[in-house]
Amino acid sequence: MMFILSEVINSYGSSSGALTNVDVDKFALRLFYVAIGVGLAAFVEGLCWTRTAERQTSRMRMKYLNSVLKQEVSFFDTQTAGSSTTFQVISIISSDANAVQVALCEKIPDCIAYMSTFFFCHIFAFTLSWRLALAAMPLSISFIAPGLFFGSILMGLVMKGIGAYGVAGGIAEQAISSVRTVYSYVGENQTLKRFSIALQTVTKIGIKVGLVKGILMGSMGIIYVGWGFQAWVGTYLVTQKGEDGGHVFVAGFNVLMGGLSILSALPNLTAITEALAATTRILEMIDRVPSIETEDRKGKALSHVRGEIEFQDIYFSYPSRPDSQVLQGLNLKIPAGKSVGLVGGSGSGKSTIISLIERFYDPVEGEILLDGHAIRRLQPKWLRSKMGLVNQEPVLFATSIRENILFGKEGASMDEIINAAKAANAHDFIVKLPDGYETQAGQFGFQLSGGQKQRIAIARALLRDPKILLLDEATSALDAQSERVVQEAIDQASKGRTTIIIAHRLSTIRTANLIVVLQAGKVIESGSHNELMRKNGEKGGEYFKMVQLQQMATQNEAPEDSQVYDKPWRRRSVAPSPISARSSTHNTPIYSFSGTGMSISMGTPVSMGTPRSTMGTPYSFSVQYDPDDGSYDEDLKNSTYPPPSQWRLLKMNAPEWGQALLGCLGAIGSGAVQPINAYCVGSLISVYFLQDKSEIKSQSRVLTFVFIGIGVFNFFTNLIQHYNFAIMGEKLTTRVREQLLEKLMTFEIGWFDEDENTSAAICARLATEVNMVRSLVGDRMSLLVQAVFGATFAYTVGLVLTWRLSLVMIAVQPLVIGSFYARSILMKSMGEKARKAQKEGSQLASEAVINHRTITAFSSQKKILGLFGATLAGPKKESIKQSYVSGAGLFSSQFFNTAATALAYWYGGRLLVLELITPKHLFRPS
Ligand SMILES: Nc1ncnc2c1ncn2[C@@H]1O[C@H](COP(=O)(O)OP(=O)(O)OP(=O)(O)O)[C@@H](O)[C@H]1O
Repeated sequence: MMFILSEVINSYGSSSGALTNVDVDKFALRLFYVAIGVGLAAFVEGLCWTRTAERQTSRMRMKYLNSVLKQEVSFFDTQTAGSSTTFQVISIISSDANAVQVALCEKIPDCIAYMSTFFFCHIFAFTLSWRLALAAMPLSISFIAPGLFFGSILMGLVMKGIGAYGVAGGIAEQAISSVRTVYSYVGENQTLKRFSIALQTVTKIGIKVGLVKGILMGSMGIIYVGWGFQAWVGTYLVTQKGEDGGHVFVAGFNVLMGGLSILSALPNLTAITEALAATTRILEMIDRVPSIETEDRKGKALSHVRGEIEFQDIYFSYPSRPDSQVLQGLNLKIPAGKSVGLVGGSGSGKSTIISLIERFYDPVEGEILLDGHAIRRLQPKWLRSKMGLVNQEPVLFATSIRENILFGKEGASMDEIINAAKAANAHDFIVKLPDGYETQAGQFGFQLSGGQKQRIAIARALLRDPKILLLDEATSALDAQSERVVQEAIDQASKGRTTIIIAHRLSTIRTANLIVVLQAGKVIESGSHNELMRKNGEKGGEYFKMVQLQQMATQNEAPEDSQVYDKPWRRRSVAPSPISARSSTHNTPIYSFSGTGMSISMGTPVSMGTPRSTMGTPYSFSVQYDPDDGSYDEDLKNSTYPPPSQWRLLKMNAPEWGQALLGCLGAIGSGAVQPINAYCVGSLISVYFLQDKSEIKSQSRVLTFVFIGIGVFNFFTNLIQHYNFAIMGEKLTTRVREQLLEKLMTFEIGWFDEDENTSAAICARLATEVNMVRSLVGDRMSLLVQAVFGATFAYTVGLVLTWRLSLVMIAVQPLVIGSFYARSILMKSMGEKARKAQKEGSQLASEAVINHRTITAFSSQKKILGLFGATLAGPKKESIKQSYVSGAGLFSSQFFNTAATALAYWYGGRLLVLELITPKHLFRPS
């Protein structure tokens, strides 16, 4: 295209009546062919990259989740400051995987395209005028230096900002997820204060980001200085060396375009680097070998299990808290086929015993034996298949009741499922449900009662006909009525199996063959109920005291007490588990991370005009402002609350009116830079074709100084614009976040129990939606002022200089802009659909991670992966459509852009032939 353009400029510029309509048609047609070629290449690019990106990331997501679910339980206990493992896993599976997908379908192809532009531009430049190319190259490449330097500072700051918000977000997340504790200790103010302090750092960094962005954008003005330098060298070459004005000009233009394309590749490089970091995180997990591997086949699998369990001198501390010893020399023998009740104060180590039997953890010292075999030497999957675990808070997945029971035993028949349900006292109520066994548990508004869920969980445990039944406070969360039914189910289920029961209410283990009393990780008493009650010559021991205490409590405080213990969360809220507490399925958090969402709108909002798209305005370099385009959450769209008016949003930013004013002035300046530059560049071409050499010299000298002036002006306008809008945006974001959390902290507990108000959903809102508010105010204002003023200025100049050509070019603008816009709208709506479908996957993954113990206990990793794979099918289908849209969109944007250039030179040529305009008129406004 550049070759053709140089010819065009030569013939148009030097045309002194020699130009004919035939020449004009010939050039225009050539440019039109180039437009078709560019469009077709862009189509293939869009199609192929989008397809491959989707396939790769789907596979990554699957492998990642597979690996996460394979990890040992202790992996999930470790929490880094401010964010839980669940949070990390979900953010990796959604935003990291998205970053990789975006890099593959957009950034890498763009980067390759820019590189090739750089390469070819320089080849052409050297071919057309090697002297100019050589002279202009250092300066054209030198403007990459500030881009690189400030770009890396900017990236560093953005990452720091994300980290800083992570701390603030962590504070909010902790407060919201344990809102009961916060309320009960009246800790709202303290939380808000901590949140506010953490946000201050975010604000400071955000303002710095604006400042550096301004310097970065401003320093790009070196390109204008580059034009000045070229004007000087070019004049010398044209006047002293007799070079063609067109060749000299296009060579210089190419060198600058080459430099610009490298610069444009930079934001892509940072996105690619980020994607690489994301890939590293994903691969790190994929390659992580768990310390206890579920699928490990090295161990033994016993042919027959009796169910005798023995703890020999067990010392244990959780890997996440190695200093606090939970079990201290525990010795315990649980006879085969008997029921054993574990009792003891809170934190005495009861649940830990169950975790060790399940081999969620290995003891630090000592050995646990099953029928005389150390469980370390048994295959974990086989070992767990012999056990059935029922927890206090039953975990049901968002699938049918049948599928939920099937977690117990992969591939069990319907008869087996029904038998298990009958044995768990669950069959009768299941068949009465709207869809019987196919009823969805926990989704679509249908919810089961605690007792029903508990019985399904028991049915799941019984489906595998376990030799060992582990019941960890299986009835303590229930009311008296449900408890009775569940207790019956348990009594029935425990027959003929080794059953370990942890019960808060001592009455429920009264009939156990053996009762073991624990204190500080040691057995202090054991025996049957009667034996323990008669201990110390009828005076009784610890157990006796506990029974008496509980009896007294029941008599004295029956109503309140039962109320308290009927609500599992109340009891939990007093002594919150170190592990993320809320694990009920219907409250599964719906995460809505988006790549841009997490980046606190500091992503790479500034992008250079692509060389590919700059063809239409060949003599300017376009600076597009691309504010964070985080999409609205579906929930937000469905909200019945009316969208806030722009005025109300503006009012929220009112204290920063001074900054807004300054920012707008900067934006007006930035908007004016391009048209002025385009005018000067156009003038430069016509200067090259002047006949009088001294006239060329004097005019180009003036232009040189004007170009330098534009560079300096550009620096200050950008600085003023970005810095001030950053202050405005950051202050608003902080204000909204603080107010939002403050308001949230006044809501009743019930509100937090609603499905859409999970801590994760609220935190996502705090992080992403608040950013949208900022985009709606500051970013939008900055962009609008710059674009509207720039366009008005450019059109006015164009119309004044050559109204005919300008009118034609303005008329085709909607087509060029529309093709870009339509593509982005289409891609966005398809991306929205894919995101929605992906959300389902993220929801499932978050359920899986929260409930990883159940999955590990039932070795249901494969089942979860199957369900997860099914959720990826939707996005896959969408992505195939998306790839065509992307291809077609790229085609039209590239085609129309280049075709518009062809049209400009065709019509301009015709006007030249008719002598309605001079070359000067043609080049200046185009
Ligand atoms: N995953 C974990 N990581 C670190 N520490 C833990 C973990 N789980 C439990 N602990 C700690 O280990 C100790 C024993 O906990 P465990 O859950 O076994 O007690 P418990 O007797 O079952 O208590 P409760 O009746 O309150 O459930 C407690 O101090 C607890 O805080």
